[in-house]
Amino acid sequence: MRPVAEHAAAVAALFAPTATEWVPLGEARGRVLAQDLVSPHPLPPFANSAMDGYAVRSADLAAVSPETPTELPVAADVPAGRTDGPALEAGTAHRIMTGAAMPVGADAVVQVEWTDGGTERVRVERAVEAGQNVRGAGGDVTAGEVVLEAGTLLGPAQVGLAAAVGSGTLPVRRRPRVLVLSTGSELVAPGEPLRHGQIHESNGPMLAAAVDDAGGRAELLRFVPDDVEQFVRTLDDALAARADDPVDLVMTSGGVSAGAYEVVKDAFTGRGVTFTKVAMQPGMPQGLGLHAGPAGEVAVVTLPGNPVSSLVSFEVFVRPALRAAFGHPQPERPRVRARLAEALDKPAGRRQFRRGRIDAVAGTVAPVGGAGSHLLAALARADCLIVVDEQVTHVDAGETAEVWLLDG
Ligand SMILES: Nc1nc2c(c(=O)[nH]1)N[C@H]1C(S)=C(S)[C@@H](COP(=O)(O)OP(=O)(O)OC[C@H]3O[C@@H](n4cnc5c(N)ncnc54)[C@H](O)[C@@H]3O)O[C@H]1N2
Ligand code: MOO
Ligand SMILES: [Mg+2]
Repeated sequence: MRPVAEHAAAVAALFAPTATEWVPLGEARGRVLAQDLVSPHPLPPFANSAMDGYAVRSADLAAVSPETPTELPVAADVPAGRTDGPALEAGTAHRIMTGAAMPVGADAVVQVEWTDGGTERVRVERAVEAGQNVRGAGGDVTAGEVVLEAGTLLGPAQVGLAAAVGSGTLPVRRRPRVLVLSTGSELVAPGEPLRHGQIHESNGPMLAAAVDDAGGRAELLRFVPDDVEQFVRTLDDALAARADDPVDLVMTSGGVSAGAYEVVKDAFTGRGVTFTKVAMQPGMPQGLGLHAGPAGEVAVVTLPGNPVSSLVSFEVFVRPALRAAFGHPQPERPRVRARLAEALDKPAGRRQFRRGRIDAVAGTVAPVGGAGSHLLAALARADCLIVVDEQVTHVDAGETAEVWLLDG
């Protein structure tokens, strides 16, 4: 059987780094910046008041105290946004609001609480030092400074900073586009009634959600029965329809094992896709390669049909490769070690990915459900994968294991 790492490297090699596209700021969250972002101007762009109060010359108030207050004429009113504020004459004050530009000639702001709040004249009860309550131009960012480096993952703060330096659009790495196609004659769309022998199609919606969650762009095709001709036609029609915005990956589920109706295997064998057994559980039967579709060659990964097998295979092989393709700074799930809350047994020869729940405070992890690759409810309750190596057959409670955090 093929080692997990070897298959992971082969899946990663299917992806080319994605190109750059420009997106409006509102679509930038979760994307990776493609070029350094340089601020064309300083931040703050101009010296401004940090308080609602009165702009003054600190020297005019040197002798002021609560016992010896002074009164200054209020010569101007400077709300935030005023662009034509006059200069401050010695011995006067300007009423000023937070964020308003400091008048030329003023070097400090007396907050309104230290005054009587007057509009014609203002009584000031305390002295201020030069620079007090003034936010200097460029105190945050200087003109020409790189504020965000290429490769930065854009979260709320980064989007805010980009807006603050005046960027309405940003160059980001394109999200890999993934077509998801499930197979199985037993499948019925969720929402439709089941007959005995049928199940609802769950891999497609699950894998499409996993692609989007990883930062890719999923398109879920209508699942097909175990019919080679219908499978190939559905796939090629979908690829032809997307010829001008090519697909980065076709990801199928089901039809790759040892049975009599292995539609994916039958359709792709001898046509660029190779099928292997990987030394892992779940997720043993895997396939990958290049399909000569109507719009050119397209990368293909075929995941096993058992629901837990398909999502675990996605986690182990596709997710890190997909994220690396668009330059995500953290392609892999965070990995920690935790003490097992109960003992685990497994067969030798395959690396096991058991579903678990972690208690980060206690540093322990508890298996959720058994090893069966149909146990979707247990997967949905899990927040981590417990990784037990190929050669290990038993882990005692209290021993540590590698854990992949699925929420990270
Ligand atoms: N004789 C052998 N049988 C099996 C072997 C083997 O080595 N020899 N391997 C087992 C392992 S391990 C796995 S994993 C599965 C993989 O099978 P396939 O990829 O061919 O998947 P299917 O047979 O089509 O389906 C398996 C299972 O999953 C359900 N399924 C499939 N698609 C969906 C879907 N879209 N939504 C929900 N559930 C789905 C399907 O009904 C089956 O129960 O093969 C083992 N067998
Ligand atoms: O390897 Mo299969 O993926 O166990 O269920
Ligand atoms: Mg099937």
